[in-house]
Amino acid sequence: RQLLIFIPICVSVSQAPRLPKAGETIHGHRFFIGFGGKGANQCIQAARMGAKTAKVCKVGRDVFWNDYIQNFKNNGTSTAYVEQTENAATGAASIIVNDTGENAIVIVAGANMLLGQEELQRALTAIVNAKVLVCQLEINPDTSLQALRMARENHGQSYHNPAPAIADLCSDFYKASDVFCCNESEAELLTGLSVTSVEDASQVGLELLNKGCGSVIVTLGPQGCVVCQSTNMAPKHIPTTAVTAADTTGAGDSFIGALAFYMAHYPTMQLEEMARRANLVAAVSVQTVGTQTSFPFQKDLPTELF
Ligand SMILES: Nc1ncnc2c1ncn2[C@@H]1O[C@H](COP(=O)(O)OP(=O)(O)OP(=O)(O)O)[C@@H](O)[C@H]1O
Repeated sequence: RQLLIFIPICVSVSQAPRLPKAGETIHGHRFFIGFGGKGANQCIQAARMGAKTAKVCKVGRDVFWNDYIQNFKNNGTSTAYVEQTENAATGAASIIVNDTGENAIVIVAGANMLLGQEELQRALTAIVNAKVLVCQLEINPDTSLQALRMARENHGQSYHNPAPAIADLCSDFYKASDVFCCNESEAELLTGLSVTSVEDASQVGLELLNKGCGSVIVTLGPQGCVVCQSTNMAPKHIPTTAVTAADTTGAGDSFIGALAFYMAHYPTMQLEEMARRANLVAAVSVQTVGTQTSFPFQKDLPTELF
């Protein structure tokens, strides 16, 4: 029941009264380092729910990698397919957040961009034996596409999260994954249609089915998500429970990690039911501040979700 997911990014956050201007030095009031990348977050949410997970990725030989790998181990994720390189730094996101919550972010993909065909071949056994493979776009898209194809050829379930969104996504991505899961802004960029309502999400879901997807999930924040399947062209809105959100950062990753867990553990469950449960897991995550720190463990969730 393995999930293989890519992308390590070390996240450094500086909180300051305001964002500095070019050339300016200012004092901030808090600094911390976290671990992210969409794939890493999704992997950790799935692991916390009880999935056996492994990560295929590349990190630099620098001050970050040891803590980064330890974080995976602490969350019960296999690091057997994490490779190191001397030729680039571990992927990093430097974030400055001001007192009104605005931010400025620089992401340096670094070693992530050196993950390619050779590394996939070295992880071949794991990729082809995985029940579920989850890919995103924070590495070279060709590498993600290749991994999706490897899973497809070996009858594994795969799903793709086209994030961060790119407008000219290779059309092969739509056909290469069993489930294509995106948020409103990603759906907009991919289809050119604006998404502000459940009806809009249903429309873009159908549009993505037309592009070749087998199943599409469009997440809609507090409105839950819309599920569209080529086997039943009627889009289905799956609402979620109303909660008081403290921080929605990473809600999409919590949703996708939970969905991957359900795909691996309950292969006969209807996709709509998996999405309903993933909504409820993500709703727990938004009630606590932070990204990975807000992701619930199985013990924190109602037993009906298992
Ligand atoms: N305010 C909220 N209340 C309840 N559930 C929420 C809320 N915000 C998000 N969710 C849950 O999280 C899922 C993903 O949220 P969203 O569509 O905002 O993803 P996202 O934009 O990719 O998130 P992010 O980029 O912040 O990680 C939703 O489908 C829903 O289940």
